Amino acid sequence: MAVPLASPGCLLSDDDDLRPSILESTAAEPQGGRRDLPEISLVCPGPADPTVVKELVIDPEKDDGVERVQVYLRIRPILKAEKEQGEEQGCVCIQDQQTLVLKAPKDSSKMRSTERGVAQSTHKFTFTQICGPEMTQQEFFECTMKEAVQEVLRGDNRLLFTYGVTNSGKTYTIQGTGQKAGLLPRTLLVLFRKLQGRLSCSLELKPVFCQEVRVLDHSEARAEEIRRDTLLNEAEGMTSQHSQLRDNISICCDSGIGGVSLVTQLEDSDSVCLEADSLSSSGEEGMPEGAQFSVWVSFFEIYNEFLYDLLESPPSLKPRKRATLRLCEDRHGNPYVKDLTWVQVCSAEEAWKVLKVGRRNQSFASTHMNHISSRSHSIFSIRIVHMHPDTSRGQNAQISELCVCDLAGSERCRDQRNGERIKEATNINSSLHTLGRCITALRYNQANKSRPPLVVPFRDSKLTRVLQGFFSGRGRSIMVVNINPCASTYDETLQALKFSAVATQLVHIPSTKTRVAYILSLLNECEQQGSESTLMEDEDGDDDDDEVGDISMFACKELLHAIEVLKGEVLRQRQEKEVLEATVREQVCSEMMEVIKRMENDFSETLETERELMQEKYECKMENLQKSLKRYYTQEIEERDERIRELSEELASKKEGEYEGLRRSRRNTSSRAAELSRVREEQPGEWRATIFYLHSYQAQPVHTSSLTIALDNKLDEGHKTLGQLRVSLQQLSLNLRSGERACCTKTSGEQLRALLDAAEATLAKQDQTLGELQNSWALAKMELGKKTESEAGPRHPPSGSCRKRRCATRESELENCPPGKKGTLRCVQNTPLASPAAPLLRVLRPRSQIPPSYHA
Ligand SMILES: Nc1ncnc2c1ncn2[C@@H]1O[C@H](COP(=O)(O)OP(=O)(O)OP(=O)(O)O)[C@@H](O)[C@H]1O
Repeated sequence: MAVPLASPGCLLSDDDDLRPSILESTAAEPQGGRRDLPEISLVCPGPADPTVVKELVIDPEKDDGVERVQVYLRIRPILKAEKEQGEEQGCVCIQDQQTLVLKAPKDSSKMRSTERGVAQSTHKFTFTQICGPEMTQQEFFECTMKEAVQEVLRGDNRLLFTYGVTNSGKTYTIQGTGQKAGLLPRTLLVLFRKLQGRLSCSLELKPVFCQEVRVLDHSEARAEEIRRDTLLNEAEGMTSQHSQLRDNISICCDSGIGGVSLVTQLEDSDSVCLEADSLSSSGEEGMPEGAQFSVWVSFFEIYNEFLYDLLESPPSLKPRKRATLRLCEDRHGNPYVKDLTWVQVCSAEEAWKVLKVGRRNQSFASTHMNHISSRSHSIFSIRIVHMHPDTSRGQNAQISELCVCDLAGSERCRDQRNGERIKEATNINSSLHTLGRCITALRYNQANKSRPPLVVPFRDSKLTRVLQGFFSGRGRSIMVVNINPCASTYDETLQALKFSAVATQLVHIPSTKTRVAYILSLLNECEQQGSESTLMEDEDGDDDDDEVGDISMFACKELLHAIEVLKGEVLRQRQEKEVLEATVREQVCSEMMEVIKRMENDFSETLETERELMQEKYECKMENLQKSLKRYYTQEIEERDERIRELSEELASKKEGEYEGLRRSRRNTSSRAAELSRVREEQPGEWRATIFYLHSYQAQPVHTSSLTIALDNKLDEGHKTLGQLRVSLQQLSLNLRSGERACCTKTSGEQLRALLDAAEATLAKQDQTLGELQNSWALAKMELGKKTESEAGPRHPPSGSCRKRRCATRESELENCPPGKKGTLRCVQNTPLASPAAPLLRVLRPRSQIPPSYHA
């Protein structure tokens, strides 16, 4: 399946532009959405203004004490053919030595997105240094590699890799062309010039691993010598054979490099003249006194995710299928290419010849972008063995390495028409994509030290696996970003620059150990033997599992011992873990206890506050209740007093009326006596009947005077009862107060309710007594009325009609009374005092029904 053009920022696509407020491009973090690169300033214009610059500014000076990866930008000139095709110019502007501004050309997809309002038309990037089209190869070498060569001679490891879109000038930068030698030939020349007089050409120590040499015996040294001669001879004969390839580069050196004549004319017509000033500097700073050096080179490529040795025997002498190489880890955990050809070279010329042989085997093809396009990532390594004066059989030998990597250019798969080219493009893009992911993950880990680190996907591609050591502390790296200023490749160029923006953020980190290295260090720690380990090379090489390190380099005995040591280590770590776990548990428990205690205190404080608040609230309520009760009962007492006063007045007036009646009856008596004597004389029968009635009436026991006295007594009694009532009310008020106090202290509404119930009962009883009193009073009043009435009438027996009328009235009265309550009870029922003692009940009803004043 075709993979689109690599977006080296790994998770970036044009979709990112759909979120204009988010920093696009390589600033993206690898796990969706985490975009926190504080060093990158962002100007985020509104979608309406596409001309505003989106900035990716990295301050290379501000490195916070750590050394950042150096990223150089090289802009190649527009070629003659491109000018003729009318390539639009002006989309790449160098603002200053470090800042580049990219403006989207008319036909780019960026500009189309900008017009839709979902992307920016202008981008700004900052680099360690920007090298414009006018910069010469010599100037570029001095700016990028000169210092690195010196550091490699001092014993450091360096990686230089070029990155960019296809046809952007990567190979031109590394190797050069025609008269313009690239970084590699210049490096070789400078290197050998600096090693002048210190170079050992003995084939005794061969660098087999990244940091270890192998001591060659005589026969091995002889085999190495033959291999080298074959290669060099092969290079000699290549000039005419492979003149159609563009690697017909010759090195033409002036005399006078450190007094040594190094003029090599490989091809008259197409020679490369290295400027003399690049070779004029001499220096041996940092190189140990008396040390000897031997230089070994290797050249391999990663083509379609397979590793191929470019220095293997000429294809004509070998079967057609090329052998692939395996990647392993050395005892220090650094990945290395197993069985790779390392050739000792004694001069820049020899090294160049080796390179030429390798280039002949390298995969090139013609694409629509570049008629000689690299279809693989090629890696040329120079290892320098430092042999100190006291070196014996490789004991103190040290290796430093300069690795020059010419990456294949990213390209659009859809532009390819050939199936093979599509496959190549897919693999190239995929490995560049992985490189982008690795750099982004490394950047994330460096920027977020407090967070759990991300797994850097070095193992996802061969390219990143090979370069892993340089990103894991084995050495420092220099990145050269090549861009082509043509408008037609604007979108791809932008992606490449976004990737480089993240790379610019990387810092060099100290070396980290891998599993094999860890096992080894354990072995060394335990045994403290310091003895040389026997290296066992697995010559079969059919095991494809290169993910686990090269276990075959350990002897079986060593491995068994390592297992024992590891078992012990596992046990020790488990014990340590248990102790740690117990401590952690204890700490957690004590912390939890503290937390619980704190919570308890907080709760009791809250409870106390709540209680006080409740107390205050209920005190307030009781006060209101007390006030409203007092008001209510005062009013009630006043009303009763008023009623009593009225009753007393009524009684007094009745008494007065009664005396008046008596007086009137006395007056009537004399007139009646006259009438009686007249009736006695005129109607003796009527007289006798009247006498009889009178006698029977006098025989009745009721006397007005005694009735009045009884009424007075009842009234006194009523007054007394009222007095008692008042006392009871006072008592009730006292009870209420004490109830209130009890309520405040014990917060018991039930007690208050009980007290109020008792008070209510007392009041009801007293109301009942009062009712009875009123009844008696009404009864007495009625009796008195009847008496008065009877006294006001004649004391003789009533006439038949009169008797009849009185009886009728009396009967009608009795008929209107309810059964069993005839006569006296009628008044009692009508009296308002006979109703239940409602006021108290009203007051003591549930709170919602209490008088409004209670709520106040
Ligand atoms: N700085 C420069 N000055 C002049 N010409 C250059 C420069 N850089 C590149 N060129 C020319 O541009 C063309 C493409 O360069 P080159 O082959 O190095 O690209 P590339 O990036 O290696 O491409 P690919 O990835 O496809 O291999 C060549 O013809 C080269 O001579």
